[in-house]
Amino acid sequence: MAAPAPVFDTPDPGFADLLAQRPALSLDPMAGLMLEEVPLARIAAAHGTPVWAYSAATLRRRAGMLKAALFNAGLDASIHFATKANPSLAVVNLLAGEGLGADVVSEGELHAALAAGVPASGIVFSGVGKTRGEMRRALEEDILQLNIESAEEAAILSEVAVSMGRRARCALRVNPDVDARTHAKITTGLTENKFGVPIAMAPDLYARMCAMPGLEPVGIAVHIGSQITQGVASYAAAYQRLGDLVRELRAAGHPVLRVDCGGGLGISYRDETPASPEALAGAIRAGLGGLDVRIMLEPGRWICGPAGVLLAAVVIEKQSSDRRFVILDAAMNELLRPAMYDAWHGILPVAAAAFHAPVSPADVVGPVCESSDTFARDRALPALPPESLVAFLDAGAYGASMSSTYNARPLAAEVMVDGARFALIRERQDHAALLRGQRLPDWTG
Ligand SMILES: Cc1ncc(COP(=O)(O)O)c(C=O)c1O
Ligand SMILES: N[C@@H](CCCC[NH3+])C(=O)O
Repeated sequence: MAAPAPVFDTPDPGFADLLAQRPALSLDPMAGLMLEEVPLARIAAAHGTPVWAYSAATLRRRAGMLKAALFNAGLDASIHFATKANPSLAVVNLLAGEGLGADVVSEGELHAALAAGVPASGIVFSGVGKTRGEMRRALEEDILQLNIESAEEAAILSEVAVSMGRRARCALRVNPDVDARTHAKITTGLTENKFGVPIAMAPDLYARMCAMPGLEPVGIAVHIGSQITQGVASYAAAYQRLGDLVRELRAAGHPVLRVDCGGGLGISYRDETPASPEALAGAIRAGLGGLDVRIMLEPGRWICGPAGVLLAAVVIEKQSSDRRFVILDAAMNELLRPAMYDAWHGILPVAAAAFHAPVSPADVVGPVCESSDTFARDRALPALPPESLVAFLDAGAYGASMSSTYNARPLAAEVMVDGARFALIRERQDHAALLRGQRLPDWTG
């Protein structure tokens, strides 16, 4: 039986509402849907579909808004873009140009952040399962800090650092047991989640870390979840607990120079009303202000989610007994979020005329052989003839970065738009690339 579609208690926003809330997008009566000053149809003509397109102005604007909110709250803070949200070199490079560092969770992301021009001194290495090889690489590069998630990991990092004649700057990630009130699959700050160490264990472990020969503990870290849209109460509770912990650690004579406040600030995909950067900064100041600690932030989605669209072409419309299916050339292997979290993404037609045409409910699906390859159910859409274009909104975070080549579908191209210009920032993968690296043993075939 098909999984039930998520039920919303409000009608879907219409095309005009979706457009009104996305300043990088506009409708030109001739050229159709535009990202900044570039018609999306031009990008599709130049680079084919499916294709991701990112607005440079949106990335700059949102990075600037976050910086200003922290500065205006009087916080001594640095922002480390969570590259898992979008590790594209051009995106990370642009954000590095705005003064952002990086939060990485694998050697691959570390490698990419360095290649994108982020200085090692601006890179934090998070993650619950860093290998010894990853620790070694982080120490060789002399990154800002590694965030430690367990007593076991602290012991291994100390051992690795000693073997290299080094001391590893590290922070202890605590799990504050706070409910971020987000989707169960992306909450991280409850004791049932695998992340961090329970806050009650932190004083003892921090003291032990201070005594380990290979470690230089510099602070504490927290990250309570992603796509947080229910105000800042969960953040505020977590930061209060962190503030108490800082005081307790210092009273015991331990240095605490930095508090990494994590990421997680949500965006409006449908009609969510997430807290503002100012409210987040206020929660940080309430919990940690006046402690003379350097604040770090690890936002991903909030910065790059609204900057991106996924552009796809209709392959065919299919009418079955009681359902209308719009089958696209994009699939769950490009945008996984609907299949994985029942996530809702706005879908706009690209042709100007389609904005005013009559609509009827359609299921928007991809060509992959999985029933979960469904982007939307009963979405009000105009007739979409083969080859007409549609744009998935807010696809700049956890879009391309979660893509796969399932069904031997090459990774899509990526483009960055800046005003009236645009540039290819990742070539579409070709079929030869899919086969590269594979070998036939002489005993098959
Ligand atoms: C440790 C850590 N920091 C930062 C982030 C970025 O989260 P978001 O993209 O929701 O801001 C994540 C992902 O949830 C994370 O696990
Ligand atoms: N990938 C998820 C969020 C997980 C965040 C990573 N810690 C999403 O698309 O919403």
